[in-house]
Amino acid sequence: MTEVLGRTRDEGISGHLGHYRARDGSAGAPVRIDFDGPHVSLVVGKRGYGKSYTLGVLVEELADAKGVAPVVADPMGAFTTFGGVSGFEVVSEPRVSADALPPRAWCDLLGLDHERPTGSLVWRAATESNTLAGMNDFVSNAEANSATCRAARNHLALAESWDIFSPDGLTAEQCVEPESGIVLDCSGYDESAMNAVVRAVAEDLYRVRIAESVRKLPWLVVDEAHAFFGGVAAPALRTIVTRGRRPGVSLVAATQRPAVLPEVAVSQSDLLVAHRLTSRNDRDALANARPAYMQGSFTDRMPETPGSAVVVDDATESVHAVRIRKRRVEHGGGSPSASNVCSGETNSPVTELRKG
Ligand SMILES: Nc1ncnc2c1ncn2[C@@H]1O[C@H](COP(=O)(O)OP(=O)(O)OP(=O)(O)O)[C@@H](O)[C@H]1O
Repeated sequence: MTEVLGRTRDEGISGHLGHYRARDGSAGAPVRIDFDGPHVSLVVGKRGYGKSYTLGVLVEELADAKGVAPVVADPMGAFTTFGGVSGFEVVSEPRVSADALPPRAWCDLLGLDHERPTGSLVWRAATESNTLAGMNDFVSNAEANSATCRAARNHLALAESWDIFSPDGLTAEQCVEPESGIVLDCSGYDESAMNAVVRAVAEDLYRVRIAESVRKLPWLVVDEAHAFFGGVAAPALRTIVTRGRRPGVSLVAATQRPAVLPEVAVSQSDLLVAHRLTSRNDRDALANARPAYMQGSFTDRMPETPGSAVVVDDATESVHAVRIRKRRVEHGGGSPSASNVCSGETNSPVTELRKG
């Protein structure tokens, strides 16, 4: 019998995650996960054990599900392979509108204290203007000490150098428009710039669902989530984690370092897919946030091979050993190996499968 993890009602839309894994490693019944209601899911595991691969499986399934819109924040370019899939859009170097960031976020983004003159000037510029050019004009014409104006202009020049702000930047409506989903390829950006993009998109997805101006339920999928929960994107991600359920905004976050995520991100996730984790800090972070399920069970059932996972489901208050299914879309996140480079081969799993 197929079980649907995360489900709180009898029927609805779901995606195929894999199969139950018996203690001898053999495959059991199929496992699906619920996409009908909003969820906060966490995918964790040490490097190389399948986090990005599993995220890709979830994105493939979300793409096939009706009524939902996967929006993938891709910091490593691991999801650009979805560009070849019909109904998918890959936006390389996505841009956002300057006024998609609240004034406070501008100070945080530029490392400014909003109570100091330069931060306060940038804050006012962001309040009064809705473009970066407008903010620059505001600062240039401000009645402030010239050193303060100069410092503010220098900080805004840094933001300009990222080339991510544009008056016709991506909106949440555009993010949910493609038939199957959208990938925001931020691999060319530094950490501040990708944080600004994710902050703007996450805030806007939440806003449009509160305003009920889009019908599809967005699923924001964030790889390397520790980089975003530790940056300017954090307040918007926290909002989805703590308040996304009512407007129907879901989050899937993947990280190899659950110990550095805010506790709320771990404790509020209702579906945890844990690949192999060997750092005690990371295992403790999960166990402390979910003592009821994790004590003993995770270490006892520690996955050993890439693609194996322990799935903790809040809806059924249960823990399962699962083998994640194979990808249909080529996985773009595998590491190259020197031996394959020498033989001219790739080690993409899809290529390997085709050959096999
Ligand atoms: N479910 C699976 N089925 C088959 N192979 C898998 C599966 N999951 C992972 N793999 C293999 O393991 C490799 C590493 O997976 P992946 O790139 O997702 O690791 P990761 O944990 O995201 O690592 P990183 O932190 O470096 O991004 C993949 O390239 C693939 O070959």
